[in-house]
Order: sequence, then structure tokens, then C-alpha cells
Amino acid sequence: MGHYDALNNNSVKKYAFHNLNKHLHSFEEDFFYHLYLGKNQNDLKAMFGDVKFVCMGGTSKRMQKFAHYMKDLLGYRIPTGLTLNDITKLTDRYSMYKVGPILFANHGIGCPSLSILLNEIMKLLHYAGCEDLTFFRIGTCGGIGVEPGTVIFTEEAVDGLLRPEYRQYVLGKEKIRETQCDRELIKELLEISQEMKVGQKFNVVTGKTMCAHDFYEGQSRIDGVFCDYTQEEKLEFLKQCNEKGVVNMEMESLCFAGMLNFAKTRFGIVCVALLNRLENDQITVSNDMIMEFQERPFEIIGEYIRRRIVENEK
Ligand SMILES: O=P(O)(O)O[C@@H]1C[C@H](O)[C@@H](CO)O1
Ligand SMILES: O=c1cc[nH]c(=O)[nH]1
Repeated sequence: MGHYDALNNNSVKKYAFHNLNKHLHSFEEDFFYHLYLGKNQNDLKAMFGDVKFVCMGGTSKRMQKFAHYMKDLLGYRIPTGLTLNDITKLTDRYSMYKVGPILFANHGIGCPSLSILLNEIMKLLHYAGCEDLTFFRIGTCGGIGVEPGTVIFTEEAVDGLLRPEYRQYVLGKEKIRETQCDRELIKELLEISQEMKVGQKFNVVTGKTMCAHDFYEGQSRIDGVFCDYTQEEKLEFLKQCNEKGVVNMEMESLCFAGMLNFAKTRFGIVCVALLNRLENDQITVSNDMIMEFQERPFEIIGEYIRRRIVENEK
């Protein structure tokens, strides 16, 4: 049985995470330092036991906005004078919000920051007894050969050498985890995009995402503090990547896909392009436009989640 068959098999799908650390059950306490929450310190089952969806993205404001968007879409009411609570406000590393069965958290920039958050959230949801989870990364990116504002679903994350592999160095050895994304989920999201006619407002494409460990040299920019290549060499490389199916560059997809694939947990990665890297390195669109672009994936992911919640309530 292939991995995606496994994900589509109900008996397998029920578990939140596979391949979990076998030491976890033996810990009296497990404190999630970066969230300032703990296994015994908080009633995790009461706080998070109903979670079915986890939405992540780089910034706390984007995640707070998406939480408000989903609250409104689902018709949940907050009493006058109150607002959404930042569950991790005791620490300022990450922010976390919850709206019904949806958890929102910002992961900061890059794979190390995301990896810490995923470790702590996945353990937390495991202790809370969650089942049948779907994770989304909702991010920004540099598009390659696409118009600014295009929404991109990642089919496969690749590293700077175009390898579909997330690498971890553990006890002096290299561990490699697969980075393919869930085709079925992408198909469903594309169908929703068509039904909602989002194409009248912006383009939606799918393709490979190159995950860099840096914004400048790591993404072949000319405007970093160091650069020993020419504009022509840069364009040549970006065009070659594009010919091999790479449509965007960002900084977290390898870790997101690698960790969630290893855990056999359903996930999708959707990013909006802030620029076309075949034309520019600098991001010159206005701040208002960036805010508008960032919210484009909300419509599609929001509708997917809304439908799943309605189905579950039947
Ligand atoms: O989710 P965000 O918008 O943070 O994703 C990209 C990749 C890096 O985190 C960051 C670089 O500007 O944006
Ligand atoms: O070019 C870009 C834009 C946003 N995020 C990135 O990582 N790269």
C-alpha cells in the first residue's frame, strides 16, 4: 500500500501521527517551552481535544487575521468587548489562536523555527488525543514565471539541489524524509477554487516549490550582502528550475512536508507569490497589496475547512 493509499484508508487515517517517539509515553511531564504549555500543566484534552485542522504561516498577524476570517465564515460569535485569545501569550516566540476545531499558529521564518513549532504542536495534539488532523501552511513566496498575486499549491518541496528530500542530522547521521504533497487534497482544493471562480480574481497554479535556507543568496537574489554571480547566471538558474517544474521559492516547505509525511498526517502547502523572480528580486508591491495577496489563500482553504466541518456535523 502506497503512502497516499494509507492516508485514504480510514483505519490508518484515524491516528493523528505515526512514527512517534517511543519515549513520549514514559515522560511524567512534557513542557513545551516555546509555547509555554505543558502536558500536566494544562488540560490539553479540554483545550485542544476537538482540533481537526492546524493552519500555520510565517507571521502572527496573518494567522490572527485568518482566525477572525474563519470565525466569521463559520458564524461563531464572540461576546461584545472580548476578542480572540492568544493561547501562547506567556511567551513571545509564537502566537496561537483557536476557533472551534481549527488551530492557528505562526511559525516564524525558516525550517528550524517551523520544526520547533511542529514538534511542540504535534506532541500537544497527540497528548490531547486528537484524531484525523489536516495541516496547512499558508505562506508567501517568490513566484518563478508567474504573475505576482498568483496562489500556488505545492506538489512537492525540493531543496536547493532540486532534491525532494528533507534532511535532518541525527546522532551524526543524515536522515532523509520525503516531501511529496497529498495529490487528492490538491485536487479537492483546485475543484473548490474553480467552483468559487477565484480565477476571475487571481491565478491558481500547482508545481514544485524550492525551499531555501535563506532569502538572499539561497534564493539566487542579486541584492543580498554577498553575491558572486551575475544577473544572467541568476536568470539562467531560475529558468532551469522553472523548466524542471519549480514555480516558487520559500523557506519552510521541506520541513513542513518532510515532518508531516513522516507522521503520515494529511497536509497542504499554499503560498501566494509576492513577485515574479524572472522579473525582480526586490518586493516592490505596496503593503496594502501584500496584505490583500496574503489573504487570497484564505478563501480556498477556508471553504475547504468549512465544508469538512459541515460534513462532520451531519
Ligand atoms: O509564511 P511566510 O510568508 O513567512 O513565508 C515566506 C518564507 C519565509 O518565512 C518568509 C520570507 O520573507 O516568507
Ligand atoms: O521571494 C520571496 C518572497 C517571499 N518569501 C520568500 O521566501 N521569498
